[in-house]
Amino acid sequence: MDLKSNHTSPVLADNAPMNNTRLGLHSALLPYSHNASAFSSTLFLTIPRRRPGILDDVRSSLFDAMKSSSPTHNTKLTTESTTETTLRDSDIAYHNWTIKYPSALGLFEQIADKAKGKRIALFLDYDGTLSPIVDNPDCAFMSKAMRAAVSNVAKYFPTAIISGRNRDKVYEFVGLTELYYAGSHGMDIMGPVRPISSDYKNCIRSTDKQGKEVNLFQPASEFLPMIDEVFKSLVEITKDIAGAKVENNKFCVSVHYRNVDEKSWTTVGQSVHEILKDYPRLRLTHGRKVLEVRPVLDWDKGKAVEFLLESLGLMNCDDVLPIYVGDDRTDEDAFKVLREGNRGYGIIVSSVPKESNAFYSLRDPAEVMEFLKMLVMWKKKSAL
Ligand SMILES: O=P(O)(O)OC[C@H]1O[C@H](O[C@H]2O[C@H](CO)[C@@H](O)[C@H](O)[C@H]2O)[C@H](O)[C@@H](O)[C@@H]1O
Repeated sequence: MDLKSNHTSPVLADNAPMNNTRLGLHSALLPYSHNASAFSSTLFLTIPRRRPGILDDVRSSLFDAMKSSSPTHNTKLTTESTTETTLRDSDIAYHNWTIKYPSALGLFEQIADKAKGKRIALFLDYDGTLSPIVDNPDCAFMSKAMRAAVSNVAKYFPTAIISGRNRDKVYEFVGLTELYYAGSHGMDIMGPVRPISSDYKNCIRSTDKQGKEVNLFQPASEFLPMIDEVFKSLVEITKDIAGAKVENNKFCVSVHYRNVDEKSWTTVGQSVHEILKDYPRLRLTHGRKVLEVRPVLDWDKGKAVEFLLESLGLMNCDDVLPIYVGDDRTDEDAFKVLREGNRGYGIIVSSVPKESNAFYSLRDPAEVMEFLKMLVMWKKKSAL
């Protein structure tokens, strides 16, 4: 991708997304990834632009992309014996997958060994990691037990939540003042006050809800009016699609299709496409039964991790071990940053096998909670 400039302005050149003709769609509608191999190959079909029946191909590719973004176990089979077989098959597949991505609980000792003499910095995704996936995004509440576990772990390790949600909304859900929060997939970061590299030009001093001084970094601030406009258009264009829900996440917009009949998923995708074709500076990523509209910006959760490490004074320190726990495609950018620099560990939360840049895995939020507790126990023990 063509950068207009470096770190100081992470805005990508306007024509960047237009060069891509995969799927024959406006490229803003394409799933975005730095690492194509990490995701389902159905997302990266290359279709010749002019041939008969192209629209059908485009529709089915769009549908495939939407479907593959949230794989589930197929347990809705008709007879008991086929259901059992499918469950057994999926268990075997999961077991084989954990050979590549071992359980962070099972291999906790290995993680603890690597963390010996180091300071752990903890980064957590919210939906699907700290709270289970539910049908209504407004009701993705965190359990009391999970809140206690997060609060406890934050007493021992600097801890940040990096979510695709509006930052205020995540804070509302989590309600812990002792954490750092990044919303809009890392495009809205509230971190500790510290001198920060002049590369981060837009970083300003602000105050949090408790009146405490903080550093506020919003690399996509210039997109705010555009995102508001697109949000309204998306609400309007999807209003007659039963179950569709549009969520304003401040610097990005989520279009949910979890509660839409599968027959209408393509209509959702096409409606988003219809709106986005007038906005070459916006692009689309696929999440768990959600299409996410975001600025064409060289910024993601991986960059947010780097920013937070720097804000915490933990960047480029040999004695720091960052750990990032997340379940979504957008978390892959953070896993990749940690893997590439051999800096730390990504832990993918998934109950189904999927390719990832993470090192370890956890099955679900319940296992995430267990892992957080183990970190605390290990820290207490090693302090004795
Ligand atoms: O980065 P995250 O914190 O994981 O946020 C990603 C998106 O999460 C939310 O949607 C997902 O969770 C919902 C509640 O469980 C579920 O209904 C939806 O189908 C999932 O995609 C959130 O609503 C989105 O705005 C976030 O972008």
